[in-house]
Amino acid sequence: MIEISQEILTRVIKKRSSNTHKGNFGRILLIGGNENYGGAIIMSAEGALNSGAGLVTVVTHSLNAAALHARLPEVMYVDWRQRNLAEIIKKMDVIVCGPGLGNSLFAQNILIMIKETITKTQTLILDASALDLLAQDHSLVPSSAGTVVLTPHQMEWQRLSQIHIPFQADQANLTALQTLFPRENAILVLKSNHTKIYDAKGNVYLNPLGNPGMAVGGMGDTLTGIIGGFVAQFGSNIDIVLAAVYLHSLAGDELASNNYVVRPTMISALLPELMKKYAN
Ligand SMILES: NC(=O)C1=CN([C@@H]2O[C@H](COP(=O)(O)OP(=O)(O)OC[C@H]3O[C@@H](n4cnc5c(N)ncnc54)[C@H](O)[C@@H]3O)[C@@H](O)[C@H]2O)[C@@H](O)CC1
Ligand SMILES: Nc1ncnc2c1ncn2[C@@H]1O[C@H](COP(=O)(O)OP(=O)(O)O)[C@@H](O)[C@H]1O
Ligand SMILES: [Mg+2]
Repeated sequence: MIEISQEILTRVIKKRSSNTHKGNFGRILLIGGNENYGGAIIMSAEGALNSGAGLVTVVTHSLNAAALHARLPEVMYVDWRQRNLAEIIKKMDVIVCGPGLGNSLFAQNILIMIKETITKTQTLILDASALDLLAQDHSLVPSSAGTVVLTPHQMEWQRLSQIHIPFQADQANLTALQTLFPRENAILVLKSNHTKIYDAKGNVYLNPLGNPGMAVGGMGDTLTGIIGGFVAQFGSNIDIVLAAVYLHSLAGDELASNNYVVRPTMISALLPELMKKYAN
């Protein structure tokens, strides 16, 4: 097992050259936010935007449009009942699906559509409800994506892998990941107070940072957005995911040094400053 360190940030976060534009930092689509969980997809979009994604679009229930635009005017909105979702997906570099999605039949159909549409040039990040839908029906596992990043907390991983929380040891987790994704294109971010990251080649990484002030709803939704923002602009490999996980916890630790509770939106607010500090 490899413990990740600050070095991953300087390796991944690049100083921006003058001759660039938004098109160089990736197009990301975030799908989620039902009638009750609009905040989840808004926090995820905030993580993607503040970590530097070039163009951020949210596909969500129409009830969330006003709140999304009021909080994040930089982000584009698409009603999730729009018919041409598949056409929109095709134009994206990164697709995030799950925060606040819910597990309705409608949500299930969105996953089916993603599975039928996504191609190997795209990265798919699955979180929260999307993972629970996969757990209910393994045939929804998208086999044609370039890279698939799964970001379950321990309970979501229990549902998906059938490994109960006390038995989520590295070898068992790797075997379950390889069984779910035999094509070696998957990365598992297993979130807990000591988050571990697994790739389908058998590598295991430990995130040494994070603190209990971060135990607040929306913290994982924010992480998913940050991973998406990093993949959109820096590329799709294990180092990029490791850097995003590390940065999320580093921000949490900095904030916890003088705050009892760390709100997920406080993490997103700190990202531009932290990224400036570590850019190389
Ligand atoms: N503001 C919002 O709109 C929010 C919406 N959320 C959405 O709510 C839906 C359900 O997700 P939840 O995760 O709340 O519900 P889950 O039922 O999937 O999991 C939460 C429960 O799992 C257990 N658990 C065990 N180990 C854990 C660990 N290491 N980390 C976290 N939980 C652990 C805890 O008992 C916890 O109550 C998802 O779609 C999610 O995106 C949540 O993200 C919370 C914030
Ligand atoms: N005690 C803790 N120590 C370190 N990190 C924590 C702690 N509690 C929660 N976190 C982090 O907060 C995030 C919680 O994710 P998740 O449970 O999916 O939240 P949500 O779905 O509410 O957004 C994970 O990144 C996890 O590592
Ligand atoms: Mg979550």
